[in-house]
Amino acid sequence: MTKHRKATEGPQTKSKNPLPAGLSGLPIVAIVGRPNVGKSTLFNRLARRRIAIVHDEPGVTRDRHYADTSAFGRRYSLVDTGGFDPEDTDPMRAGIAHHVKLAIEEADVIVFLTDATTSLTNADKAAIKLLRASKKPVFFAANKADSAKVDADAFELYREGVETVYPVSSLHGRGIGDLENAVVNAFPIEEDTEPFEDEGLTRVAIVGRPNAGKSSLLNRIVGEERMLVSPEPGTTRDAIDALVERSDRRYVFIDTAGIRRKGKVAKAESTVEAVSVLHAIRSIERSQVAVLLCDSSEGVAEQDAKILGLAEERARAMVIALNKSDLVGKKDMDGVEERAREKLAFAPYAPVVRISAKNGRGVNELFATIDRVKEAFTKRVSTGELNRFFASVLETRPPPTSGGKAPRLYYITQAETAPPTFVIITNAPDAVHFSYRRFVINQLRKSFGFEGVPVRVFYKAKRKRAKGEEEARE
Ligand SMILES: Nc1nc2c(ncn2[C@@H]2O[C@H](COP(=O)(O)OP(=O)(O)OP(=O)(O)O)[C@@H](O)[C@H]2O)c(=O)[nH]1
Ligand SMILES: Nc1nc2c(ncn2[C@@H]2O[C@H](COP(=O)(O)OP(=O)(O)OP(=O)(O)O)[C@@H](O)[C@H]2O)c(=O)[nH]1
Repeated sequence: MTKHRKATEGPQTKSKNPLPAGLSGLPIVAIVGRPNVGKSTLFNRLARRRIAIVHDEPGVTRDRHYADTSAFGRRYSLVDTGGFDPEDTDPMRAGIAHHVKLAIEEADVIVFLTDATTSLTNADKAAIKLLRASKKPVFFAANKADSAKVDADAFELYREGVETVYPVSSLHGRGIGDLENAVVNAFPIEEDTEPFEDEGLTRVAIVGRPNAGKSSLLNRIVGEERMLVSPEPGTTRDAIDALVERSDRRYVFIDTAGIRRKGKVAKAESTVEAVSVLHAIRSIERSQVAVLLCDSSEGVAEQDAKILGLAEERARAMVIALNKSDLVGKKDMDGVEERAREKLAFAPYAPVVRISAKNGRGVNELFATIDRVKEAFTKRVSTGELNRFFASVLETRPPPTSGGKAPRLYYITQAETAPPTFVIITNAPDAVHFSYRRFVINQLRKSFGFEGVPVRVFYKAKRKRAKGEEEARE
């Protein structure tokens, strides 16, 4: 077990606000299938939630869904690649083959879903052929097998050469455990390696919407000849990372292949978006610093917020880079930045840098900013310093009473770095009001900085003394 993975096992696991998984990448599981076979229902079942709209009309899953979930103690990122758009008349894009290829390229494990209550279509058969030829682990699940009676129909898949069929009922949960078990057992073996052993190394993910300028920026930063590419050990993915040395510092730009791999898939709007989010998920997972690259000439949009949100959820250090500043006048850039701040208001602490991948302006500042947020990400505040700070916070604003009693806050420690995680010991964790929690985080930022970094504070009850134990001094 690595140091970072332990972050999920500490006192904070009991919190309603659990830490993300370890900083090494979560395996990605993609669900693929024709419209209406029940992909959303399966997604919700595996993600253990019920928020996606489930509908009888084919093609309802317009938006893609992403969720981190787990089964049998293994965590993974689940992706519903969505049905293909039946209204799309371009046979290349409308074909299921296209989505299947996408999943084969981007996911670690694929679940191909069919509807056991209807015969296999030609599209199903074409997809099965493709999937069987791929090297990725694929599980064939026949959905809507609500009872054993339907299983016989599910076995139609065997005629297509499928080795194992999982009859499942996403609606009722039948057969889901077997499927989950097979899926998590197909994950690459977790290597007991420390991804950030090299303290001097900064792992950076450049993420953003299609056309934001990610490959232009990489080419500027990396430069073909100085690029040392190495497949990351311990991943089965074809992730190619680029090692960059700059003013005595070393950076790894993560999964540059994912950015450079262009034109391989036909560019249906929805698919391009899916690729960008998939790429973002998998590279953020392996990063310390996520750089959200935005197109200033287009303005910051909902999709940018979604991508930055992925980094925020995973508690990575963040930088917002407004690219193509050369296309926008200085005065207009002020407006672009202002609107970016509004759209990305959930991360007001993330620094904004204006750059141009085309002419190189701002790239030095981008590096300086990456250095600063990385430092904040891994910063450790001494317990002495923390508690002097804490005493003054308590003095200026003690926690408000809740139900007639004020919770007592005893002391604070920094439990983890990367991301900075603090634990406050109290007699009544539940009595600490939300607004007070936010106040404490803001005060921590005020005193110690943490630019670009989500700060986590957990409230933990004082441990009850066992019989005969000396009263612990606090
Ligand atoms: N009987 C039965 N019905 C199911 C099951 N799973 C899904 N359904 C139904 O099948 C229909 C389609 O389910 P969805 O989950 O929306 O299908 P989808 O594949 O996401 O569809 P698109 O959004 O069109 O891509 C809904 O009416 C579901 O209630 C199941 O296990 N058994
Ligand atoms: N004027 C200007 N154009 C830029 C800049 N950065 C990128 N571009 C252009 O924007 C377009 C998209 O750039 P890419 O680097 O291919 O963008 P990307 O984010 O890698 O795109 P995807 O591969 O689709 O995700 C290209 O035509 C670039 O030449 C910039 O700073 N200024």
